[in-house]
Amino acid sequence: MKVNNVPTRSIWRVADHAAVDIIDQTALPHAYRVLRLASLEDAAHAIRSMQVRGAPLIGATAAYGVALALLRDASDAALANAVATLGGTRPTAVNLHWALQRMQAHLAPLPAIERGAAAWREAEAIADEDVAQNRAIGEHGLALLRPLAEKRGRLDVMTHCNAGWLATVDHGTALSPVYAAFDAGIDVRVWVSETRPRNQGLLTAWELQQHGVPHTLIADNAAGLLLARGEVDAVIVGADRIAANGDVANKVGTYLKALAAKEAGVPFYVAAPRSTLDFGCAAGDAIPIEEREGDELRVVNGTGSDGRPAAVRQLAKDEAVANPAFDVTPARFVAAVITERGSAAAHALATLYPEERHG
Ligand SMILES: CSC[C@@H](O)[C@@H](O)C(=O)COP(=O)(O)O
Repeated sequence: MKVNNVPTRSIWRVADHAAVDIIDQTALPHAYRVLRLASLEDAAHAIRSMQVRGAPLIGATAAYGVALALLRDASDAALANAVATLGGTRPTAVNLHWALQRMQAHLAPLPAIERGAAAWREAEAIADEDVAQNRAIGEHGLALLRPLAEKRGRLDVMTHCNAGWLATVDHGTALSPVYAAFDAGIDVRVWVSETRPRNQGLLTAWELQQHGVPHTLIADNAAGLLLARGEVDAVIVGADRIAANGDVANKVGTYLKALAAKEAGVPFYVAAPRSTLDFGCAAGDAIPIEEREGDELRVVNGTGSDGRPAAVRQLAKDEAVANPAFDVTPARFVAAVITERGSAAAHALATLYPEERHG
């Protein structure tokens, strides 16, 4: 997608350098900053600190992290260390483990001398496939959205968190059908949920604004009212992991939107590529839920009146805080999962992937 009209991905290899560049998502939307990752440690830090975030982008960054590690040392031990280090950065998005397993399976059988170049190629392939898959998700999602738009002459979509191009290598998952609808000339508007405490909704607002898509930011707590009033035609969210039974782990607050959508009779769609599907995980209660630092809730970040980054403490350090970063929406609340292969009921996702062996 574009930043200030320049085509841009969220991560890219730097020409003639053993490095990748990323957009620092901790600085957005206040500042657009590009950071260089030149080592395994840089990549692990970027994922852990959420300079990169969003399940597919976490996976792609981990793949590049393996490539950066092998440039220094391509031994079996270095490969195992890279996979273990990156695998321990964040627990919920299964794309991380999917990408690491793919890198390891591809690289381990090769002689060490060939691993460096092969790792770059495989990381690039993972990134390029993510772009193509997300574009396909956009087309399949558009097929679901178009009839809703035709019924009302416009389309009001609600989303949660950021599942746009910033959360992937490009195009996004949940926002890919929105971009496809906008580009097809549909009068689409987006309710953007703030997504406390990390406010990923601000990233969604930023990228929608860059593409010219009309949108309105809401406090998370306003979603139920808007759904009940009939001001939403469809809810579309991304996912961090979808279990074999179709239960969906996504940013905390997703479950409440699914409940409210069900009550209001509004379709609740989940958009996700193959790398987010965990056929080895039987049901949502087995998905690890990340518990993050309490200060994410106690301290609010933004800019001061001088436009410079500013942090405001709203609760003392010793006040008890619980900060689960994800929740699980049961499959029965999901109208359909939109993948690169088309849409299916959440509980029937395996039918789209017959080549996989399912337990
Ligand atoms: C296409 S991204 C889908 C999900 O990864 C997204 O909705 C989400 O929950 C991101 O969480 P984050 O904690 O910002 O990495």
